[in-house]
Amino acid sequence: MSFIEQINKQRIKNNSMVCVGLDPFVEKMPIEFQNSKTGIFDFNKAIIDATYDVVCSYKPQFAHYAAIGQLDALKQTIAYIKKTYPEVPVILDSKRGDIGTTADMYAKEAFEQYNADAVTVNPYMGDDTILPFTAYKDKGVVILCRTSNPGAGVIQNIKSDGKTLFEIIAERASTVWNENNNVMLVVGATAPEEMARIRSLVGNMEFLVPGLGAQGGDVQAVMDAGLNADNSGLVINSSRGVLYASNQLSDFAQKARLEAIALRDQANQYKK
Ligand SMILES: O=C(O)c1cc(=O)[nH]c(=O)n1[C@@H]1O[C@H](COP(=O)(O)O)[C@@H](O)[C@H]1O
Repeated sequence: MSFIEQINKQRIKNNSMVCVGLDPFVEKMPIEFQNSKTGIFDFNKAIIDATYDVVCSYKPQFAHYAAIGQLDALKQTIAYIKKTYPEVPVILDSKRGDIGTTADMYAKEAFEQYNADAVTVNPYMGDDTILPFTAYKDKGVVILCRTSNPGAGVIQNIKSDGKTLFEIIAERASTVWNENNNVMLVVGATAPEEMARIRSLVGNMEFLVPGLGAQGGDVQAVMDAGLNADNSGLVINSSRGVLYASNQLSDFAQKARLEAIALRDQANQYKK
């Protein structure tokens, strides 16, 4: 089954567009995990066990593990999902992109070392840097199109010949880069106008939508702007908002589950 089929299947099965971002902020975890050598993996495992049936995917963020020397915990986390809940796809968020020969290595890293089902990719360097990822036909390639950060528009909304850069990326992603039907776009929740424009350009393509909660995005605005003709096409990410709802060992996993359910239900009520 391809990544896009897998995500669609899981979204339907759990009636959930929610993707939980597995981004360790050690200081926000219950103190018991902070003091343990296996704390990051144990924390992730508890979150996954508490949420796997109310989400459509997980998205671990690479830098959050690399920066604290915890890449083994990242590998272990993905392996745990693959073994225990193999139907739930994993998007490795490492935002890779480089010349073809190096991109080959980044694709291998994501898909063969970490065993991810999809990886986030930065398209700045052009076609030849994306092909090494899309060549893995059953894997997903999640391309930055209009990101959620405050500075995104300064670059991505630049116009050339009447088209913004994010429009050019959207069109190229939906045509040239999507020949294996394995491309998805990152469209931030903080940019609903751009999201509506991108939706009008790319048909039913899947969007990964980060930027809710702490970043200020609004679920209703995302649903209004981003749903496709099948009343679907969205994978809505929340990381901090789900993971750190409580820092108490007694209830952090249950509180995370409740946050994931709340986001699931909030999004679903705005389906058309
Ligand atoms: O590619 C991403 O996942 C991403 C793209 C983007 O435009 N904005 C964005 O926030 N992200 C990631 O999505 C997650 C958002 O985390 P929260 O703001 O805690 O929900 C982080 O892992 C970011 O690195």
